[in-house]
Amino acid sequence: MFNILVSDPISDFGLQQLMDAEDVEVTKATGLSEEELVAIIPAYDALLVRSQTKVTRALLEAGVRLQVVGRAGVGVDNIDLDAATSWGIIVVNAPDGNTVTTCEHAFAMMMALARHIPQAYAKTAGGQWDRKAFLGVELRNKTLGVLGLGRIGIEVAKRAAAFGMKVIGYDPFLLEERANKLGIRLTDVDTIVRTADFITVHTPLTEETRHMLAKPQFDVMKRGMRIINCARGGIIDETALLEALDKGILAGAAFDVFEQEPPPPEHPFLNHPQIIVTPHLGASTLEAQENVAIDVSEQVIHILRQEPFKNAVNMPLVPSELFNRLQPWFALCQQLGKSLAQMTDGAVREVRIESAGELAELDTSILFPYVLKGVLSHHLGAGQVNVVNAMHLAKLRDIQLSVSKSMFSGTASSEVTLVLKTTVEERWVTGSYVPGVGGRLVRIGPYPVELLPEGYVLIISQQDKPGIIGRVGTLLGGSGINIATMQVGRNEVGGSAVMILKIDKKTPEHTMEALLAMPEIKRVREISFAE
Ligand SMILES: NC(=O)c1ccc[n+]([C@@H]2O[C@H](COP(=O)([O-])OP(=O)(O)OC[C@H]3O[C@@H](n4cnc5c(N)ncnc54)[C@H](O)[C@@H]3O)[C@@H](O)[C@H]2O)c1
Ligand SMILES: O=C(O)CC[C@@H](O)C(=O)O
Repeated sequence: MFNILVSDPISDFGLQQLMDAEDVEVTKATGLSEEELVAIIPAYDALLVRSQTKVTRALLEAGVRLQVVGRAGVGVDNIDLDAATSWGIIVVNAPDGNTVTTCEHAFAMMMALARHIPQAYAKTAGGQWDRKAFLGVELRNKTLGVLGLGRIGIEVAKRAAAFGMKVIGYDPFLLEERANKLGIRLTDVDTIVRTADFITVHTPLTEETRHMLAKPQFDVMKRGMRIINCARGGIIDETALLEALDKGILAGAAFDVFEQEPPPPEHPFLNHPQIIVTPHLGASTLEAQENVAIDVSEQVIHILRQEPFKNAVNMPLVPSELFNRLQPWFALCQQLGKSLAQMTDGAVREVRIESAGELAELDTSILFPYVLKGVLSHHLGAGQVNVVNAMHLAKLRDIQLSVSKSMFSGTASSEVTLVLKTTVEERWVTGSYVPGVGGRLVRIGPYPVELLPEGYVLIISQQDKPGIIGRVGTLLGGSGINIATMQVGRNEVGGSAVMILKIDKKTPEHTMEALLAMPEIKRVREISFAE
């Protein structure tokens, strides 16, 4: 049974699939302090949050069973990602579910700013009929500057075009061709602040975007500008913005997010006549809350059940087409890593993925977390390594990683060869994946095999001499070990030979010793594919 703690208000409709799952127990406990959360978290396998819960290092450290933190929304700035990664805890978010909702909020803010709607409402509701104080401006023919053209920024730009606005924008990752198709003219921040009538920000808060609009930008800003922030507090310097309003540079500002949330009651934005504020409502619609809760619940249940998942924030971002093509190889790569770790002596120094066939055309570095999970679990213990911290653990140990096409990359069938170099030797295994059949080992070193990665395999290196196979069979039979399959290979008659035996159970210590005591046998390794 998986225990899931939901520590922020998350849509019940979205959580339904978790509540219906037979292997899941959901506990809702919102509004707890960090101390209270730390006290209860050891009992949970997953934690689901929105933006209120601060998922701190102390909380993650106390979560001894925690496998995943799910964020019902986009921003993960309330989660200590470094701590989660080092504890091997996967962080997933729901990046798409609230895009349109947040875009619509930004647009509502822009329209409210243009027509002073909140101020006019307050005065009218207060009994004053004042039609002169609220002369607005049209959006039509105005220039909108969009800083950050990701999911939300692009939706805002599309709607602005429908309102007859000219859209200019800045995003280091948006290609000119795509921008042109969307009718957005890409330019730089300086041009935007000097020429736009409205600016809306839609970037994450990072070291680079913190105070992206600050005194130097306000000093050169077009007079009468209106500014909207429905992204993250801190992207716009609040003090510099107030100064710009006082100097008459700005005509108004609309903020959904603040450097400190909630802002203290004396915060100057809260009763400023030219500033519209909302309490971080960007994602607050019925639809968005259901969407993000459904998305994040799906991810969390996949992770707990060890099924493939997307949207991990503390793992490399994999485009979904690439993910779908590589996904069948994940389990096999882990098993290849596991088998090689058991075959080699010495400390791991280098891991290389060589690919052949169609696989060689893909970015196979995505397979490293799975390969490394297999390799490092053998050395560090299964519970210590997962696909989130495997790369981090490899880096800490200075293990070199590389990918290449194998010599046989022109072959029709896809194969992956994993090469492990340690301080004392280098060995390799090759696996192949057949749709409908699954993954299997097709070569151990130079020797062809046909092995499903399950149960136990004995690899015996010996001198090629008559009678050895029979003596090994007798010895194993005497220990009650059934041989399911046997494959043999040799480099030359009378030279080095290898016996690869699929056996039904683990070989007892005394049988291993008896095998090694045979003078022709040079090395015996047992590979266990069991967890
Ligand atoms: N108010 C709310 O309730 C609410 C709801 C959802 C999202 N958000 C916030 O909105 C923001 C945007 O969300 P999204 O889903 O569009 O994210 P996204 O990742 O799709 O887009 C962010 C874009 O910002 C760009 N960017 C990064 N650094 C930049 C820089 N220095 N200059 C210009 N562009 C830069 C990125 O290239 C990316 O295209 C995030 O901060 C998110 O947390 C707020
Ligand atoms: O949970 C919320 O309502 C805030 C969501 C929003 O800020 C986000 O980043 O997705």
